[in-house]
Amino acid sequence: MVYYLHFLSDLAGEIIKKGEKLPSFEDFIGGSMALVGLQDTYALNLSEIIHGDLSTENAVQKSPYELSARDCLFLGKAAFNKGLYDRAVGWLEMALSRAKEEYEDETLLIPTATKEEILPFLETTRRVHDEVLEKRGPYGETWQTFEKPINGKLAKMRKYQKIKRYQPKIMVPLTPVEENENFKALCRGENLRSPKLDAPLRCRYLRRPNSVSILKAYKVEEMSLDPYIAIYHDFMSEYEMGYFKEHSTSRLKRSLHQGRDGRYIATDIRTSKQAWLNKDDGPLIDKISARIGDATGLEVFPENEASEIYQVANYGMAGRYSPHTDYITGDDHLHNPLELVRGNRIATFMVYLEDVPAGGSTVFPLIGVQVKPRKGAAVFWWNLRTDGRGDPWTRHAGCSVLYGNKWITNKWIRYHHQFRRIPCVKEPDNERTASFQTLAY
Ligand SMILES: O=C(O)CCC(=O)C(=O)O
Ligand SMILES: [Fe+2]
Repeated sequence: MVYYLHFLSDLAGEIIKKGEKLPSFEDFIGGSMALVGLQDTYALNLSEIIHGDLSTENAVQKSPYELSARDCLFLGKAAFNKGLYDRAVGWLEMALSRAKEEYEDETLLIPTATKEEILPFLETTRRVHDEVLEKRGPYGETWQTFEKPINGKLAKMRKYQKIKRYQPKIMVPLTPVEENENFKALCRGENLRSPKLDAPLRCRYLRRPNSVSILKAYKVEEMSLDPYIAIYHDFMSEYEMGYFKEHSTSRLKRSLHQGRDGRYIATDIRTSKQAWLNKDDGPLIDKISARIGDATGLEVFPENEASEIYQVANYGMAGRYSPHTDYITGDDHLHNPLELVRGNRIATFMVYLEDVPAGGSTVFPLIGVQVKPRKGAAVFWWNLRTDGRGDPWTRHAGCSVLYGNKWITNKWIRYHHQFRRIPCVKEPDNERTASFQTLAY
């Protein structure tokens, strides 16, 4: 006899089997919100998800879990509460068709939800959807709808013939909502850059006189010239990546960030765990730092002054990091003596310590750059302009992990210790000449 697996209750069952604590109601809500978010970001096909198929254009993934009518109903409510009215309609319609299947399935003793239970929610959601679209338009910071009302009569109205959902654009200032749409489009793997913009980008072998590269030359692939972003392929070996992960695993703690009142809090801006590694973790740490210095031409020693110690981050399923800059903004840090010695974060050197089976790209929504995580590869970019100001075009984000796990390590390189490496640069005459671009090579 076939029973439908109830995604959420099965998950609880697995946890009991493993002897772990039961998820709290908050975990349950958090998990549903995360699943709704994943479906939205990756525009996953609902009729595939319910059978555990999490495939995207980039990767094919199959989960052993199926979603029942009740699960879909629950997820429809979660989408509604998140203001994703279009997605809520989708989940509730799926709940309805799933309920019909379950009703007709003779091997199933009791359907998990009935048409009578689902229909009122679906009707309310359709009505609220149309009201929101009518009053507030198809998207905003806290909501989204389809382009047209669901009600056929309303949909024919003239004003809806012109309304369009946002079409991603790059290299122009964006509102937070538009930036978020670019973020999602890039996570899905959509190409937002023109061939003209990509034409000058090069791949090359970079040889250094005293090279400490594992391959004797660095394989550099440029992703953007301004701001300058490049990938160093095969930067770390399997053994080195394993070492970083093993030494951080037992120390991982939920990532926090500073809230408005200055206190550190955990929110869904950044859903990862992190740990810090320094030279007390063994000679390999300095060896990798020396390699980063060699590859970028930048000063990384003394550690924690010229560059920060390594931050290792681990994202589980649906783990993500919203758009942000790595350079420090505001002036709180100017009261900290160490920060005064170090200066701001001139550059980021971030290494992927693991392949991610699906999702988890690093994206730069304002300039349309997407980097897919490939184990051993490092992404380098300048966060500051030559005069030390932060470059807001470097805003970037970590896409939700759709399947599996994501491991990265960050090395943030600081401004002040670079005085011998970067010759004095004259006052920039315009924004373009203020970019560091090729200085490191
Ligand atoms: O996870 C990513 O791809 C980006 C991480 C990041 O931006 C950070 O840790 O500052
Ligand atoms: Fe970052």
